[in-house]
Amino acid sequence: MKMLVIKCGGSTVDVLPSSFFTEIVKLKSNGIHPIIVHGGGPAITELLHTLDVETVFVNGLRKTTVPVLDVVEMVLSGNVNKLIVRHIIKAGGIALGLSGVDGMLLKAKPLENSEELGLVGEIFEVNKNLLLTLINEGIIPVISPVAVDKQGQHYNTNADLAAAAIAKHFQAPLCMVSDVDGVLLNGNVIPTISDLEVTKLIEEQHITSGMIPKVKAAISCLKSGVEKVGIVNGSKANLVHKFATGEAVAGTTFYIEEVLKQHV
Ligand SMILES: Nc1ncnc2c1ncn2[C@@H]1O[C@H](COP(=O)(O)OP(=O)(O)O)[C@@H](O)[C@H]1O
Ligand SMILES: CC(=O)N[C@@H](CCC(=O)OP(=O)(O)O)C(=O)O
Repeated sequence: MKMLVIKCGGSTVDVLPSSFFTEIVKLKSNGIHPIIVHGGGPAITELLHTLDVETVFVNGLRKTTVPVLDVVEMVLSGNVNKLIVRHIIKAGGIALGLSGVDGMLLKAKPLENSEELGLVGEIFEVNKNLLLTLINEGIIPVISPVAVDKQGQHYNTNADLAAAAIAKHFQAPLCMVSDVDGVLLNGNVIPTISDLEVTKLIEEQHITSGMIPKVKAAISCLKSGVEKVGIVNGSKANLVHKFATGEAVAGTTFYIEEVLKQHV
């Protein structure tokens, strides 16, 4: 079964054109089954600001206290999730919104060595059967990245890393849709970038903030055997469709240089 994990960044969900959702519905009817994972960072930060709660990010991940987690869940699993579901319905598809908590879709444990981040989780298991059941019913799953453990504790997870966990579990390509054309260096898109270049650009602080979890997610997918990972701009037409069908795409795609080196 052909699948495509599409990560919709919070930077772009509010401004995605209706053609974006039509593209997704078209993919499904052409036998490429989309699984949508979405973020919502800016909307969370906005509500926290309204509530007078401080926002702290460490390497692109939000410090998540108990009250912050409540807001994260409210915004992601409520507003943003249902917004995307409604857009897909409007485009003629059947979407079902769920968070990683529902059906224990995303099982998590606390992120290692990150006490300072609080209730941020790392996903170690994906309920594949639940997703397959939905997909086989003609449904497009729309997933909010709040995860859970067996004790019912919930965790905030970065949406890029949640999308990567799902892509790894299905060995499906991952297309990350953002508000930029890809990984930029001095304002220009880097069309293809390796794991080694990514490390260097993070060290040199050319890759910062929200781009850090994105590139880390991309590299970890490739290292786990996922064949294709890319970043495209959501406001530009047809890029997700082109990515899915293997056509040349304006954006950034990733590769592993370490492996190539081993074979030289
Ligand atoms: N080298 C880089 N190339 C592109 N964007 C970068 C880079 N370094 C940092 N960024 C920032 O990362 C942002 C994308 O991450 P983020 O805002 O978390 O997006 P999303 O909501 O799509 O996940 C860009 O808008 C940009 O401000
Ligand atoms: C742990 C962590 O940082 N979680 C993210 C979840 C949302 C997200 O990832 O949204 P974007 O895709 O818009 O960045 C957060 O709280 O902002």
